[in-house]
Amino acid sequence: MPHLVSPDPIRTDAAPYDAVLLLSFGGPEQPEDVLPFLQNVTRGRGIPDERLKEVGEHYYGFGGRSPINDQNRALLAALRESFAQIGLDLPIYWGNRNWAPYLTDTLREMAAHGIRRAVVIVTSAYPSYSGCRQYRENLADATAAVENAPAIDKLRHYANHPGFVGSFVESTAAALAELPEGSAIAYVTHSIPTAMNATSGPDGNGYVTWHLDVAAEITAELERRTGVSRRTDLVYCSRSGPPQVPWLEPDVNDHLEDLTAAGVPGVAVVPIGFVSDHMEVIYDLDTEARATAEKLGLPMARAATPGTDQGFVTMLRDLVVERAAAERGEQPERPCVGKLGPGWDNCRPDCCPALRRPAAGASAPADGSAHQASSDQTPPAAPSTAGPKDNA
Ligand SMILES: CC1=C(CCC(=O)O)c2cc3nc(cc4[nH]c(cc5[nH]c(cc1n2)c(C)c5CCC(=O)O)c(CCC(=O)O)c4C)C(CCC(=O)O)=C3C
Ligand SMILES: [Fe+2]
Repeated sequence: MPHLVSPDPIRTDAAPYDAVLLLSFGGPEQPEDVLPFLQNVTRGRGIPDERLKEVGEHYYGFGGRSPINDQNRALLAALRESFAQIGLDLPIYWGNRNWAPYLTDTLREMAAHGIRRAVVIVTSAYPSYSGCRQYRENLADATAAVENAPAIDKLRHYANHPGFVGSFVESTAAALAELPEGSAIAYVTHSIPTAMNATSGPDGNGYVTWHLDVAAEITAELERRTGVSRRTDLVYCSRSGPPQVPWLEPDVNDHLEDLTAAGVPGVAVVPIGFVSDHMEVIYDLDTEARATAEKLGLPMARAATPGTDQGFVTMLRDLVVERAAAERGEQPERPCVGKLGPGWDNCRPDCCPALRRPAAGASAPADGSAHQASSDQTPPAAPSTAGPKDNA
Protein backbone atom coordinates (compact mmCIF):
# COMPACT_ATOMS: atom_id res chain seq x y z
CA MET A 1 0.00 0.00 0.00
CA PRO A 2 1.45 3.42 -0.92
CA HIS A 3 2.86 5.44 1.89
CA LEU A 4 0.78 8.42 3.07
CA VAL A 5 2.42 11.61 1.94
CA SER A 6 2.42 14.38 4.49
CA PRO A 7 3.55 17.77 3.36
CA ASP A 8 6.64 19.54 4.59
CA PRO A 9 5.64 21.27 7.87
CA ILE A 10 7.14 24.60 6.89
CA ARG A 11 5.71 24.84 3.41
CA THR A 12 2.15 23.67 3.99
CA ASP A 13 0.10 25.93 1.81
CA ALA A 14 -3.68 26.12 1.84
CA ALA A 15 -4.07 28.82 -0.81
CA PRO A 16 -6.49 29.42 -2.50
CA TYR A 17 -8.61 28.25 0.43
CA ASP A 18 -9.26 30.25 3.54
CA ALA A 19 -11.39 27.65 5.32
CA VAL A 20 -12.47 24.02 5.49
CA LEU A 21 -16.10 22.99 5.91
CA LEU A 22 -16.99 19.62 7.44
CA LEU A 23 -20.40 18.67 6.02
CA SER A 24 -22.37 15.82 7.55
CA PHE A 25 -25.79 14.24 7.88
CA GLY A 26 -26.71 15.46 11.38
CA GLY A 27 -28.75 13.62 13.96
CA PRO A 28 -31.11 14.24 16.90
CA GLU A 29 -29.63 14.99 20.33
CA GLN A 30 -32.72 14.55 22.55
CA PRO A 31 -36.08 12.78 22.27
CA GLU A 32 -37.92 15.96 21.18
CA ASP A 33 -35.55 16.23 18.20
CA VAL A 34 -36.34 12.80 16.76
CA LEU A 35 -39.55 13.55 14.85
CA PRO A 36 -38.48 16.90 13.40
CA PHE A 37 -35.15 15.33 12.41
CA LEU A 38 -36.90 12.47 10.62
CA GLN A 39 -39.17 14.99 8.89
CA ASN A 40 -36.09 16.88 7.68
CA VAL A 41 -34.53 13.68 6.34
CA THR A 42 -37.57 12.33 4.57
CA ARG A 43 -39.36 15.46 3.35
CA GLY A 44 -40.70 14.66 -0.12
CA ARG A 45 -38.87 11.33 -0.30
CA GLY A 46 -41.84 8.96 -0.14
CA ILE A 47 -40.83 7.03 2.99
CA PRO A 48 -43.84 5.12 4.42
CA ASP A 49 -45.11 6.27 7.87
CA GLU A 50 -44.64 2.73 9.13
CA ARG A 51 -40.92 2.84 8.40
CA LEU A 52 -40.59 6.29 10.01
CA LYS A 53 -42.22 5.06 13.25
CA GLU A 54 -39.87 2.11 13.27
CA VAL A 55 -36.76 4.27 12.72
CA GLY A 56 -38.00 6.69 15.42
CA GLU A 57 -37.98 3.75 17.84
CA HIS A 58 -34.34 3.02 16.99
CA TYR A 59 -33.47 6.54 18.13
CA TYR A 60 -35.70 6.42 21.26
CA GLY A 61 -33.97 3.14 22.16
CA PHE A 62 -30.77 5.18 22.45
CA GLY A 63 -32.37 7.93 24.56
CA GLY A 64 -33.41 9.98 21.51
CA ARG A 65 -29.80 10.85 20.82
CA SER A 66 -27.75 9.85 17.78
CA PRO A 67 -24.01 9.67 18.39
CA ILE A 68 -23.29 11.26 15.00
CA ASN A 69 -23.00 14.90 16.13
CA ASP A 70 -20.61 14.05 18.96
CA GLN A 71 -18.59 11.99 16.50
CA ASN A 72 -18.34 15.01 14.22
CA ARG A 73 -17.31 17.21 17.17
CA ALA A 74 -14.54 14.71 17.90
CA LEU A 75 -13.51 14.65 14.23
CA LEU A 76 -13.39 18.46 14.19
CA ALA A 77 -11.11 18.47 17.22
CA ALA A 78 -8.87 15.80 15.69
CA LEU A 79 -8.68 17.67 12.38
CA ARG A 80 -7.77 20.93 14.13
CA GLU A 81 -5.01 19.19 16.03
CA SER A 82 -3.76 17.52 12.87
CA PHE A 83 -3.74 20.82 10.96
CA ALA A 84 -1.87 22.52 13.81
CA GLN A 85 0.80 19.80 13.76
CA ILE A 86 1.90 20.83 10.27
CA GLY A 87 1.24 24.54 10.65
CA LEU A 88 -1.76 24.44 8.35
CA ASP A 89 -3.50 27.59 9.44
CA LEU A 90 -7.05 27.10 8.20
CA PRO A 91 -10.25 27.45 10.25
CA ILE A 92 -12.55 24.42 10.14
CA TYR A 93 -16.32 24.92 10.20
CA TRP A 94 -19.05 22.29 10.60
CA GLY A 95 -22.55 22.13 9.15
CA ASN A 96 -25.19 19.43 8.65
CA ARG A 97 -27.84 18.55 6.10
CA ASN A 98 -30.55 17.50 8.55
CA TRP A 99 -29.90 18.97 12.00
CA ALA A 100 -28.20 21.83 13.81
CA PRO A 101 -25.72 23.22 13.14
CA TYR A 102 -27.51 23.59 9.82
CA LEU A 103 -25.40 24.10 6.72
CA THR A 104 -27.07 27.41 5.84
CA ASP A 105 -26.32 28.85 9.28
CA THR A 106 -22.72 27.70 9.02
CA LEU A 107 -22.30 29.31 5.59
CA ARG A 108 -23.77 32.52 7.00
CA GLU A 109 -21.20 32.43 9.79
CA MET A 110 -18.41 31.79 7.28
CA ALA A 111 -19.57 34.74 5.17
CA ALA A 112 -19.64 36.94 8.28
CA HIS A 113 -16.05 35.91 9.00
CA GLY A 114 -15.05 36.98 5.50
CA ILE A 115 -14.40 33.47 4.15
CA ARG A 116 -14.21 33.68 0.35
CA ARG A 117 -13.35 30.15 -0.70
CA ALA A 118 -13.68 26.88 1.20
CA VAL A 119 -13.00 23.21 0.57
CA VAL A 120 -15.62 20.77 1.80
CA ILE A 121 -15.07 17.43 3.52
CA VAL A 122 -18.26 15.34 3.35
CA THR A 123 -18.63 12.47 5.84
CA SER A 124 -19.59 10.15 3.01
CA ALA A 125 -16.91 8.31 1.06
CA TYR A 126 -18.66 6.97 -2.05
CA PRO A 127 -20.45 8.29 -5.12
CA SER A 128 -24.28 8.14 -5.19
CA TYR A 129 -27.13 10.64 -5.12
CA SER A 130 -27.56 10.26 -1.32
CA GLY A 131 -23.85 10.25 -0.57
CA CYS A 132 -22.68 12.96 -2.96
CA ARG A 133 -25.06 14.89 -5.15
CA GLN A 134 -27.65 15.47 -2.43
CA TYR A 135 -24.94 17.13 -0.33
CA ARG A 136 -23.94 19.19 -3.38
CA GLU A 137 -27.55 20.24 -3.89
CA ASN A 138 -27.68 21.28 -0.23
CA LEU A 139 -24.51 23.31 -0.80
CA ALA A 140 -26.03 24.97 -3.87
CA ASP A 141 -29.24 25.82 -1.97
CA ALA A 142 -27.38 27.15 1.06
CA THR A 143 -25.01 29.17 -1.12
CA ALA A 144 -27.98 30.73 -2.92
CA ALA A 145 -29.62 31.60 0.40
CA VAL A 146 -26.60 33.33 1.94
CA GLU A 147 -25.30 36.72 0.87
CA ASN A 148 -21.57 36.66 0.03
CA ALA A 149 -21.40 32.92 0.63
CA PRO A 150 -17.93 31.49 0.01
CA ALA A 151 -17.16 29.60 -3.17
CA ILE A 152 -17.10 25.87 -2.49
CA ASP A 153 -15.05 22.92 -3.74
CA LYS A 154 -15.76 19.37 -2.55
CA LEU A 155 -12.97 16.84 -1.98
CA ARG A 156 -12.75 13.82 -4.25
CA HIS A 157 -14.35 10.60 -2.99
CA TYR A 158 -11.90 9.05 -0.60
CA ALA A 159 -13.14 5.46 -0.18
CA ASN A 160 -10.18 4.13 -2.23
CA HIS A 161 -7.60 6.34 -0.51
CA PRO A 162 -5.01 4.30 1.44
CA GLY A 163 -5.94 6.23 4.60
CA PHE A 164 -9.53 5.00 4.44
CA VAL A 165 -8.79 1.46 3.26
CA GLY A 166 -5.92 1.12 5.74
CA SER A 167 -8.19 2.01 8.64
CA PHE A 168 -10.55 -0.83 7.69
CA VAL A 169 -7.68 -3.27 7.14
CA GLU A 170 -6.65 -2.75 10.78
CA SER A 171 -10.18 -2.92 12.20
CA THR A 172 -11.06 -6.00 10.12
CA ALA A 173 -7.90 -7.78 11.29
CA ALA A 174 -8.86 -6.97 14.89
CA ALA A 175 -12.41 -8.30 14.37
CA LEU A 176 -11.13 -11.52 12.75
CA ALA A 177 -8.76 -12.06 15.68
CA GLU A 178 -11.82 -12.50 17.93
CA LEU A 179 -13.39 -15.17 15.71
CA PRO A 180 -12.84 -18.87 14.96
CA GLU A 181 -10.53 -19.84 12.12
CA GLY A 182 -12.23 -19.88 8.74
CA SER A 183 -14.63 -17.05 9.56
CA ALA A 184 -16.08 -15.00 6.71
CA ILE A 185 -16.03 -11.25 6.11
CA ALA A 186 -19.32 -9.46 5.44
CA TYR A 187 -18.64 -5.97 4.09
CA VAL A 188 -21.69 -3.83 4.81
CA THR A 189 -22.96 -0.56 3.45
CA HIS A 190 -26.20 1.44 3.38
CA SER A 191 -28.64 0.01 0.86
CA ILE A 192 -29.93 2.42 -1.78
CA PRO A 193 -32.55 1.95 -4.53
CA THR A 194 -31.09 -0.12 -7.39
CA ALA A 195 -32.10 2.72 -9.71
CA MET A 196 -29.96 5.11 -7.64
CA ASN A 197 -26.98 2.77 -7.98
CA ALA A 198 -27.58 2.52 -11.73
CA THR A 199 -26.96 6.26 -12.11
CA SER A 200 -24.21 6.62 -9.47
CA GLY A 201 -20.92 8.16 -10.60
CA PRO A 202 -20.01 9.35 -14.08
CA ASP A 203 -20.39 5.90 -15.67
CA GLY A 204 -23.25 4.42 -13.62
CA ASN A 205 -23.15 1.66 -10.95
CA GLY A 206 -20.49 3.73 -9.20
CA TYR A 207 -21.85 3.03 -5.72
CA VAL A 208 -21.53 -0.76 -5.97
CA THR A 209 -18.38 -0.66 -8.13
CA TRP A 210 -16.52 1.48 -5.60
CA HIS A 211 -17.61 -0.67 -2.66
CA LEU A 212 -16.51 -3.85 -4.44
CA ASP A 213 -13.14 -2.29 -5.19
CA VAL A 214 -12.61 -1.18 -1.59
CA ALA A 215 -13.70 -4.60 -0.28
CA ALA A 216 -11.30 -6.35 -2.68
CA GLU A 217 -8.40 -4.17 -1.50
CA ILE A 218 -9.07 -4.89 2.18
CA THR A 219 -9.39 -8.61 1.44
CA ALA A 220 -6.19 -8.67 -0.64
CA GLU A 221 -4.18 -6.83 2.01
CA LEU A 222 -5.37 -9.22 4.76
CA GLU A 223 -4.50 -12.19 2.53
CA ARG A 224 -1.05 -10.76 1.89
CA ARG A 225 -0.51 -10.47 5.63
CA THR A 226 -1.84 -13.83 6.75
CA GLY A 227 -1.84 -16.10 3.70
CA VAL A 228 -5.40 -17.03 4.62
CA SER A 229 -8.19 -16.66 2.08
CA ARG A 230 -11.78 -16.62 3.25
CA ARG A 231 -15.31 -16.05 2.06
CA THR A 232 -16.21 -12.39 1.54
CA ASP A 233 -19.46 -10.73 0.42
CA LEU A 234 -20.81 -7.21 0.02
CA VAL A 235 -24.19 -6.90 1.77
CA TYR A 236 -26.52 -4.09 2.79
CA CYS A 237 -28.29 -2.58 5.77
CA SER A 238 -30.85 0.14 6.52
CA ARG A 239 -33.21 -0.52 3.60
CA SER A 240 -35.97 2.04 3.51
CA GLY A 241 -38.57 3.24 1.00
CA PRO A 242 -41.77 1.58 -0.25
CA PRO A 243 -41.55 -2.23 -0.55
CA GLN A 244 -42.33 -2.22 -4.30
CA VAL A 245 -39.18 -0.19 -5.08
CA PRO A 246 -36.13 -2.48 -5.43
CA TRP A 247 -33.13 -1.67 -3.23
CA LEU A 248 -29.68 -3.28 -3.19
CA GLU A 249 -29.63 -6.75 -1.59
CA PRO A 250 -28.93 -9.02 0.22
CA ASP A 251 -29.80 -7.53 3.58
CA VAL A 252 -27.16 -8.26 6.21
CA ASN A 253 -29.65 -10.25 8.35
CA ASP A 254 -30.59 -12.56 5.46
CA HIS A 255 -26.90 -12.92 4.69
CA LEU A 256 -26.15 -14.10 8.24
CA GLU A 257 -28.73 -16.86 7.71
CA ASP A 258 -27.05 -17.88 4.44
CA LEU A 259 -23.64 -17.97 6.11
CA THR A 260 -25.00 -20.15 8.90
CA ALA A 261 -26.62 -22.52 6.38
CA ALA A 262 -23.27 -22.70 4.55
CA GLY A 263 -21.58 -23.81 7.78
CA VAL A 264 -19.35 -20.76 8.16
CA PRO A 265 -17.96 -20.70 11.75
CA GLY A 266 -18.16 -16.92 12.30
CA VAL A 267 -18.38 -13.54 10.60
CA ALA A 268 -16.58 -10.22 10.76
CA VAL A 269 -19.10 -7.50 9.94
CA VAL A 270 -17.18 -4.64 8.32
CA PRO A 271 -19.17 -1.42 7.74
CA ILE A 272 -17.11 -0.02 4.84
CA GLY A 273 -20.00 2.29 3.86
CA PHE A 274 -19.71 4.43 7.00
CA VAL A 275 -17.08 6.73 8.47
CA SER A 276 -18.28 6.61 12.10
CA ASP A 277 -20.33 4.45 14.46
CA HIS A 278 -23.59 6.38 14.00
CA MET A 279 -27.11 5.01 14.28
CA GLU A 280 -26.90 2.80 11.16
CA VAL A 281 -23.98 1.04 12.83
CA ILE A 282 -25.05 0.90 16.47
CA TYR A 283 -28.65 -0.04 15.69
CA ASP A 284 -28.70 -1.83 12.33
CA LEU A 285 -25.49 -3.77 12.93
CA ASP A 286 -24.69 -3.82 16.67
CA THR A 287 -28.31 -4.29 17.75
CA GLU A 288 -30.34 -5.87 14.95
CA ALA A 289 -27.73 -7.89 13.05
CA ARG A 290 -26.11 -8.98 16.31
CA ALA A 291 -29.47 -10.27 17.57
CA THR A 292 -29.84 -12.21 14.31
CA ALA A 293 -26.36 -13.70 14.71
CA GLU A 294 -27.09 -14.68 18.32
CA LYS A 295 -30.35 -16.32 17.34
CA LEU A 296 -28.44 -18.29 14.70
CA GLY A 297 -25.60 -19.13 17.07
CA LEU A 298 -23.17 -17.50 14.62
CA PRO A 299 -20.15 -15.80 16.26
CA MET A 300 -19.97 -12.20 15.00
CA ALA A 301 -17.47 -9.39 15.53
CA ARG A 302 -18.05 -5.91 14.18
CA ALA A 303 -15.08 -4.00 12.80
CA ALA A 304 -14.68 -0.38 13.92
CA THR A 305 -15.34 2.48 11.49
CA PRO A 306 -12.56 5.08 10.96
CA GLY A 307 -14.03 7.63 13.43
CA THR A 308 -11.05 9.72 14.54
CA ASP A 309 -8.48 7.10 13.64
CA GLN A 310 -5.16 8.83 12.99
CA GLY A 311 -4.77 7.44 9.47
CA PHE A 312 -8.22 8.66 8.54
CA VAL A 313 -7.70 12.14 9.97
CA THR A 314 -4.30 12.45 8.29
CA MET A 315 -5.90 11.40 5.01
CA LEU A 316 -8.51 14.17 5.24
CA ARG A 317 -5.78 16.70 5.95
CA ASP A 318 -3.69 15.39 3.05
CA LEU A 319 -6.70 15.65 0.73
CA VAL A 320 -7.20 19.30 1.68
CA VAL A 321 -3.54 20.01 0.92
CA GLU A 322 -3.74 17.98 -2.30
CA ARG A 323 -6.80 19.84 -3.54
CA ALA A 324 -5.34 23.23 -2.70
CA ALA A 325 -2.24 22.34 -4.75
CA ALA A 326 -4.43 21.18 -7.65
CA GLU A 327 -6.40 24.45 -7.57
CA ARG A 328 -3.09 26.36 -7.72
CA GLY A 329 -2.37 24.50 -10.96
CA GLU A 330 0.18 22.12 -9.47
CA GLN A 331 0.14 18.36 -10.06
CA PRO A 332 -0.10 16.85 -6.57
CA GLU A 333 0.35 13.16 -5.92
CA ARG A 334 -3.08 11.50 -5.60
CA PRO A 335 -2.73 8.43 -3.38
CA CYS A 336 -5.20 5.69 -4.18
CA VAL A 337 -5.50 1.89 -4.13
CA GLY A 338 -7.57 -0.52 -6.21
CA LYS A 339 -8.53 -0.56 -9.85
CA LEU A 340 -10.55 2.62 -10.24
CA GLY A 341 -7.99 5.38 -9.95
CA PRO A 342 -8.33 8.49 -7.78
CA GLY A 343 -11.76 10.10 -7.56
CA TRP A 344 -12.48 13.18 -9.66
CA ASP A 345 -12.16 16.66 -8.16
CA ASN A 346 -15.29 18.01 -9.81
CA CYS A 347 -18.42 16.04 -10.61
CA ARG A 348 -19.82 16.14 -14.12
CA PRO A 349 -23.16 17.94 -14.36
CA ASP A 350 -24.97 14.64 -14.97
CA CYS A 351 -23.21 12.72 -12.18
CA CYS A 352 -25.51 10.93 -9.68
CA PRO A 353 -28.79 12.57 -10.77
CA ALA A 354 -31.74 12.61 -8.39
CA LEU A 355 -34.25 9.81 -8.76
CA ARG A 356 -37.43 10.81 -10.48
CA ARG A 357 -40.19 10.68 -7.86
CA PRO A 358 -43.13 8.38 -8.60
CA ALA A 359 -45.99 10.39 -10.15
CA ALA A 360 -49.55 9.31 -10.87
CA GLY A 361 -51.17 9.50 -14.28
CA ALA A 362 -48.17 8.50 -16.41
CA SER A 363 -48.13 5.74 -19.04
CA ALA A 364 -46.14 2.65 -18.05
CA PRO A 365 -42.52 2.72 -19.28
CA ALA A 366 -41.65 0.04 -21.83
CA ASP A 367 -38.19 -0.51 -20.36
CA GLY A 368 -39.03 -0.62 -16.67
CA SER A 369 -37.21 2.65 -16.07
CA ALA A 370 -39.98 4.34 -14.07
CA HIS A 371 -37.54 5.33 -11.35
CA GLN A 372 -34.63 6.18 -13.57
CA ALA A 373 -33.26 9.64 -13.32
CA SER A 374 -33.79 12.23 -15.97
CA SER A 375 -31.33 15.03 -16.36
CA ASP A 376 -34.02 17.54 -17.34
CA GLN A 377 -35.36 17.26 -13.77
CA THR A 378 -32.02 17.42 -12.05
CA PRO A 379 -31.73 20.46 -9.80
CA PRO A 380 -28.51 22.46 -9.69
CA ALA A 381 -25.71 21.19 -7.50
CA ALA A 382 -22.45 22.75 -6.43
CA PRO A 383 -19.63 22.24 -7.15
CA SER A 384 -19.48 20.72 -10.61
CA THR A 385 -17.74 21.27 -13.87
CA ALA A 386 -18.95 21.31 -17.44
CA GLY A 387 -15.86 19.44 -18.59
CA PRO A 388 -15.18 15.71 -18.59
CA LYS A 389 -14.41 14.07 -15.30
CA ASP A 390 -11.16 15.36 -13.90
CA ASN A 391 -9.07 12.32 -13.15
CA ALA A 392 -5.67 13.87 -13.47
C1 LIG B 1 -26.07 6.18 0.95
C2 LIG B 1 -26.56 6.62 2.31
C3 LIG B 1 -25.77 6.93 3.41
C4 LIG B 1 -24.24 6.87 3.50
C5 LIG B 1 -23.63 8.16 3.07
C6 LIG B 1 -23.78 9.26 4.11
O1 LIG B 1 -23.30 9.07 5.24
O2 LIG B 1 -24.39 10.29 3.80
C7 LIG B 1 -26.65 7.32 4.47
C8 LIG B 1 -26.23 7.75 5.74
C9 LIG B 1 -27.06 8.06 6.83
N1 LIG B 1 -28.41 7.91 6.89
C10 LIG B 1 -28.82 8.34 8.13
C11 LIG B 1 -30.16 8.35 8.57
C12 LIG B 1 -31.27 8.13 7.77
N2 LIG B 1 -31.29 7.80 6.42
C13 LIG B 1 -32.60 7.67 5.97
C14 LIG B 1 -33.02 7.37 4.68
C15 LIG B 1 -32.20 7.09 3.58
N3 LIG B 1 -30.81 6.99 3.57
C16 LIG B 1 -30.39 6.73 2.28
C17 LIG B 1 -29.04 6.57 1.87
C18 LIG B 1 -27.93 6.80 2.69
N4 LIG B 1 -27.94 7.23 4.00
C19 LIG B 1 -31.53 6.66 1.45
C20 LIG B 1 -31.52 6.42 -0.04
C21 LIG B 1 -32.66 6.87 2.24
C22 LIG B 1 -34.10 6.90 1.81
C23 LIG B 1 -34.65 8.30 1.83
C24 LIG B 1 -33.96 9.17 0.82
O3 LIG B 1 -34.06 8.91 -0.40
O4 LIG B 1 -33.30 10.13 1.26
C25 LIG B 1 -33.45 7.97 7.09
C26 LIG B 1 -34.96 8.00 7.03
C27 LIG B 1 -35.56 6.85 7.72
C28 LIG B 1 -35.28 5.55 6.98
O5 LIG B 1 -35.98 5.34 6.03
O6 LIG B 1 -34.35 4.88 7.37
C29 LIG B 1 -32.63 8.24 8.19
C30 LIG B 1 -33.09 8.57 9.60
C31 LIG B 1 -27.68 8.79 8.88
C32 LIG B 1 -27.71 9.39 10.31
C33 LIG B 1 -27.40 8.34 11.32
C34 LIG B 1 -27.55 8.86 12.72
O7 LIG B 1 -28.50 9.58 13.03
O8 LIG B 1 -26.68 8.51 13.53
C35 LIG B 1 -26.58 8.61 8.07
C36 LIG B 1 -25.15 8.94 8.38
FE1 LIG C 1 -29.59 7.07 5.31
